[in-house]
Amino acid sequence: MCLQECLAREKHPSNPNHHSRQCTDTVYMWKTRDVNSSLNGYTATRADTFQVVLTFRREKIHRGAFGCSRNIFWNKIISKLHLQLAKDFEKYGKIFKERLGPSTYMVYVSDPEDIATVFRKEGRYPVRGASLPLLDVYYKRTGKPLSLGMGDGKQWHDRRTTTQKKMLRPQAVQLYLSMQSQVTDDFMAYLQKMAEEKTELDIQAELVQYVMESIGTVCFNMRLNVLGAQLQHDAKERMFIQKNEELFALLGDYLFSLPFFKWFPTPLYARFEELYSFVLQFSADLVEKSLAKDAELRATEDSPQHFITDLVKDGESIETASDSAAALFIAGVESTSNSLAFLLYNLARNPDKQDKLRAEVTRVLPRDCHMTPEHLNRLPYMKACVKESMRLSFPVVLGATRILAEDAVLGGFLVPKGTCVINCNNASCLQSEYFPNPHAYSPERWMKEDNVQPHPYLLLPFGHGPRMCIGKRFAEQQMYIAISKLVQNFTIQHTGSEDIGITYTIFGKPDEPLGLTVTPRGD
Ligand code: HEM
Repeated sequence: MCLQECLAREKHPSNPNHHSRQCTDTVYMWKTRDVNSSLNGYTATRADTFQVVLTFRREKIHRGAFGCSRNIFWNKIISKLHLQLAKDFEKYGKIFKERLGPSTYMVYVSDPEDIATVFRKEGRYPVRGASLPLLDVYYKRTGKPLSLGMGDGKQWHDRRTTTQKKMLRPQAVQLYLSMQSQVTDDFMAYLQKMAEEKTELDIQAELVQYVMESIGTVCFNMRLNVLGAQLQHDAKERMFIQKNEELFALLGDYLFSLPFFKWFPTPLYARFEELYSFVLQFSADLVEKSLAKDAELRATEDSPQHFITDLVKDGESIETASDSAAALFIAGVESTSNSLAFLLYNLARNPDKQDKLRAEVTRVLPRDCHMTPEHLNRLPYMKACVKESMRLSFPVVLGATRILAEDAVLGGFLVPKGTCVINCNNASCLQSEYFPNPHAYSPERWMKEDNVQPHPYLLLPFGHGPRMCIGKRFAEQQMYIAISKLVQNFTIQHTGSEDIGITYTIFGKPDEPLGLTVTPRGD
């Protein structure tokens, strides 16, 4: 029985059909310890039920017109949703439910044991539940085949299977290490040159171009030549960066909004379609160039490594493989560049940690040497620095969401299958119960020598399980190389305002310019 039906009965206990079986169903929403006592006669009071936790603000909004007026304000709420969630957890405890529509609820959890349970109950083909409605409508309207990471069930699974072999297996990702290292070395040389010329740089903007170059090199096996380029206003590359950023902002804004655009093409939808068509076309042009270059290379080389043609060799059609490369490029740039920016910021604000990291890198990685898998294996503090930055500046607005494939006991409540549960790692990551002094940047928390290791389900910036982020290893590898080389060659300093917050679209980004400088090291 679905949650909506349970709730309908809960609302109408006088319903003549409301006999013991229905009671059993109804108590789904009751604390499990109350189940037996409430079975015979539905005795528990409402106060005993699954915490009723709508704040006045929420109550008012949720119970507004059609019971879902909160959706109208979603785009106002999302940017600081993490702060609201933190308050909610403080007020209601580690689990609460929230009305999404007239009879639809979402459940929010922050206890790592509950988060682990949700992943155990996600089923073979996990469904996120919080889809991206603008994208859904786009694909429905255009009739195009769904892109990588979209759709559900076997269709999603089949689409993802081949691609993830090239992306999630550590050995597969290591093949791209030398490409990413080369781009990183070029970035270092560029920063050095700019410093010598005393040119002031907007480090955040440079990071976006660097990540774009690096992910582009992996996806298309060719240089995009955006690294350090002075991009004119009307340069396509610059437009890609701007439009891609706006695209993700719109996707976030309309995650749970009232989807008027489903019924008629609103101006918002028109804007979305314009942005998405642009970034798709930009990526498709790169695919075309990449394939032409690959054909040339194949005439002279035995089997050059090439992301798209390698996927084709593994059984994907050329259209699907090309779409995968484009989708990864689009998803990868915005997400990784923001996480990297926060990592630099956190290290700049904590010079002692930066020095400690530098000492480790200096011990392991000779100055003019490309990063290898062996180097990466010997840099535990560097990995801890990355983790800790993602804890402090959680990179996505909602942790992984899942529709329960089975009933699950969460926080002592029996929550029925079919319920959308939001794993709020962004809240659990900042709770003092799990992380003493939670607002301090302390990579040592993640070091093995520290006796108490955090619960493994507390920090899941890339989600978890079969539906986890397909680009996780790429993104991590990207950040590992970048930060190692940066601290080895530069001192990163923070000159901006004291406490920079995070603002969310789909991804988190600094809510004001970070104010970072990098100064070459003489040693
Ligand atoms: C710091 C960088 C990144 C973060 C924090 C991040 C985070 C996430 C999260 C939380 C999910 C949902 C996972 C789940 O539901 O369990 C996801 C999905 C996804 N990510 Fe990432 N991501 C990052 C980088 C990348 C990169 C570099 C790529 C591509 C190269 C990428 C491609 C995707 C795709 C295609 C999906 C959908 C997967 C599916 O549903 O099958 N991401 N990402």
